[in-house]
Amino acid sequence: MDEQGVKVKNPWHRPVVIFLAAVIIVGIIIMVAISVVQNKPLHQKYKYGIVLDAGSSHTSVFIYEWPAEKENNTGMVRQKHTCNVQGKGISSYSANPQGAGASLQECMEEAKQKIPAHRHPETPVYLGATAGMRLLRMENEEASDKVLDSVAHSLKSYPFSYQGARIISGQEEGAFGWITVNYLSKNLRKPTGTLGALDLGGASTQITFVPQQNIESYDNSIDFRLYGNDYHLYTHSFLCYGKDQALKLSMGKKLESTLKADETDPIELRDPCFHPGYNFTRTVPNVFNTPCMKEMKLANETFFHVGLGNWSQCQQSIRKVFNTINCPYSRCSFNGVFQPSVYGDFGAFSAFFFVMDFLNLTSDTLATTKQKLAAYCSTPWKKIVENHPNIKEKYLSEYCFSATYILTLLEDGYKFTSNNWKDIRFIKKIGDSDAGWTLGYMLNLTNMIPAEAPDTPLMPYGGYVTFMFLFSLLILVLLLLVYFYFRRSTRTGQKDII
Ligand SMILES: Nc1ncnc2c1ncn2[C@@H]1O[C@H](COP(=O)(O)OP(=O)(O)O)[C@@H](O)[C@H]1O
Ligand SMILES: [Ca+2]
Repeated sequence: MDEQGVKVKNPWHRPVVIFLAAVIIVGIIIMVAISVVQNKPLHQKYKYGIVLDAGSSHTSVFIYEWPAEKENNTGMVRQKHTCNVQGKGISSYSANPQGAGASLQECMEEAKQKIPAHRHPETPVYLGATAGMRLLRMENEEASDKVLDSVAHSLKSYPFSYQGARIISGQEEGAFGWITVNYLSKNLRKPTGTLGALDLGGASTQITFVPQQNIESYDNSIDFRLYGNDYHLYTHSFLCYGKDQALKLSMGKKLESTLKADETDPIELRDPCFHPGYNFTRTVPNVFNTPCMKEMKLANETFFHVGLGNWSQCQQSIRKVFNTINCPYSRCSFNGVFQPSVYGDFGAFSAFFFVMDFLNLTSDTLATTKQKLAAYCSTPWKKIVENHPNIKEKYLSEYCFSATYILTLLEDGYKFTSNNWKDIRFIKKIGDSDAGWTLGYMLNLTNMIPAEAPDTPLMPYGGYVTFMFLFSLLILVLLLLVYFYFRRSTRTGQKDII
């Protein structure tokens, strides 16, 4: 056959094919480029941070983790692990400061196991102490310094990057709790409203929210710029109004009036906030051993604490610990503290949650909550113990008082009403992470919440998926077109040969 005479048509020489091929190549390049920008880095590296919450009643160790490349995006940090330190809070070690540092050992060893060893040297560790240590510092500054030295010494002995152990202020505690709940519920980069934060501890309680009214007192105002938005927050921390200190305040007042009325021995404190049939012997100094009250000199060292189980009388007695007479501002919560009207939704956590969750009171109206609580408080102590054999007796005996205190604080103190009661959400966690001040504290100290909004991905994830799908479909259609075109040209070529 004379090959010279045969003219085989090469389909690659046709302009249509060249055009289609070019479109396909450009398409593939665009797709690869977009997916690289969108998904970088392809292999996530995690970073870690440790915060110790040295509360008045106990210490918890929180380990956080986040993808290294996305640390400035909201909601990327999650709680990887928590460990509860055995025993009481660090402020209880005032007579034996060494014990405070030693108490952290088990949980810190656990942290070493949970965090990959090659990350240890760059993992920051912070300890923040709250109201228990604020009270100890008021009482005995030398003792509180020794306790802090002891925990600092202990934390420095681990392979992490020690960043400090200090007593945080009430404002910090309130503000970082607010940052935590809003970071976790991803409110910070949306134009929608923020979530107020209500934190009830053993020794202090905090309220923090974005008010609608002007803040009249400088001490209660905090300004933030986060992700390009300005926030003007109201915050207040009431020292001595955590539920354990409030119980002491309330019992102290009752003891005083009992003694005024009757100086007989033995003293019997008839307490409407404890269940009928409850009868424990307590010591007087155990009630007054706090800088929250003036010490009371008593000949009788012990008294009988006798339960009456009467909710409304209990509320009457709790109201006496709130001073609502003096207010130097246009409006106050109590004790002469300025507070604008509560506004928006609130997350109520820590003991607000523990108590209301135990009593199944997290989703009722205010009226039903009161009814149920009245029935609970009047239940005989014997029955309560029978129904809850596995709950610590100290907690169990105090739920009636604690819940009545919570209702009184929220209604008479902060001025929540039956209308906005539903705006309070009793929460423990948001997603995987506990609501509390620790996450906000770490985000702030590691500069993980920038003042200005960081770069956003090229397009939202949904848009990205749709785009990639349609583009792939287009390329498939083009490929098919090229294929059929080739087949036709080859056939015509073959005909030409024949
Ligand atoms: N399961 C529970 N039931 C009732 N109360 C609880 C429970 N767990 C913790 N608490 C209480 O929650 C409070 C936590 O306060 P804490 O953070 O230690 O103090 P503060 O924040 O004032 O320094 C304490 O009063 C503690 O007794
Ligand atoms: Ca706390």
